[in-house]
Amino acid sequence: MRHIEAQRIVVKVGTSTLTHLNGKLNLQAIDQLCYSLSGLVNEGKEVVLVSSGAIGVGLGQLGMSERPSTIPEQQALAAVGQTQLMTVYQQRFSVYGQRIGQILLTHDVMDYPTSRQNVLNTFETLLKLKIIPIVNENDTVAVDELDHHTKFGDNDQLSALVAISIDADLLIMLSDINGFYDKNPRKFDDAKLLYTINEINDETFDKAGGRGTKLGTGGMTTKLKAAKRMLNANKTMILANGENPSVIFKILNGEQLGTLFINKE
Ligand SMILES: Nc1ncnc2c1ncn2[C@@H]1O[C@H](COP(=O)(O)OP(=O)(O)O)[C@@H](O)[C@H]1O
Ligand SMILES: N[C@@H](CCC(=O)OP(=O)(O)O)C(=O)O
Repeated sequence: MRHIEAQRIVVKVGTSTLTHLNGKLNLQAIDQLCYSLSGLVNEGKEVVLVSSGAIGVGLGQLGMSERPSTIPEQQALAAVGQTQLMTVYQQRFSVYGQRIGQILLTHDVMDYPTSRQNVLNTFETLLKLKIIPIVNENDTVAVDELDHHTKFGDNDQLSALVAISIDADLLIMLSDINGFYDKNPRKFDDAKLLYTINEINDETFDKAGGRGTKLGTGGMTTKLKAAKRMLNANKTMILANGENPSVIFKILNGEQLGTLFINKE
């Protein structure tokens, strides 16, 4: 058993958890996620959800099977998908009597002290009101140009940044895989799950491969970058399979699931 004491928790879900391979919403996973997070709030915990899926859901909405190559097309898809995603969250959370609020972020907002403080004030106020903030990158405005970097690039690192900024006790990252393996398990049958990681160095990054599905973005590399940020801030992260998001209860009950990233005492 692992002892995990966490009052303020950030949960990150990837596109691969929220959508089926055919582009349709994975309603079972979304429902279980909403049920689990509402349950945690009822237990008195403070919960923030970082949810990907805008582009993936937009693709499904418009009946497209491939992510388009141009930025404006991707941004248009995100605009469509984000509203659909929030509509579904609103519906499912309301079944459990849980209120939600949307926070869309860009890098510059978190870099600039005044806007950063405004965002943090919003988080604190929502959490005090027992509302779950649902965070995504503001994909329709985020760009990555020579002199204008507003993009986080991936929600794995965004979730770590949020967890650190609001001083969360734990980041639970839900993906389409049981945790971090010593090599990419989609390629190697003998890959072994690593239960605990205390340090992330070049050797650790060498074990990480790319994304699993065509809708995921960063693969294991961005999850390790997120974990490294967390360890540098002396914070804890767990990477686990989000196939059944109620796994969150098991994790918090101390069951040894997924990979725990934690600094040595
Ligand atoms: N060492 C590794 N351990 C686990 N998964 C790995 C590893 N290397 C590469 N991967 C891939 O990373 C994928 C998860 O990342 P990604 O597809 O971006 O998911 P998400 O949508 O949840 O962010 C896994 O499905 C797997 O194919
Ligand atoms: N902001 C993007 C998410 C990008 C992203 O990091 O996706 P994922 O690898 O599925 O967590 C979207 O909502 O589509």
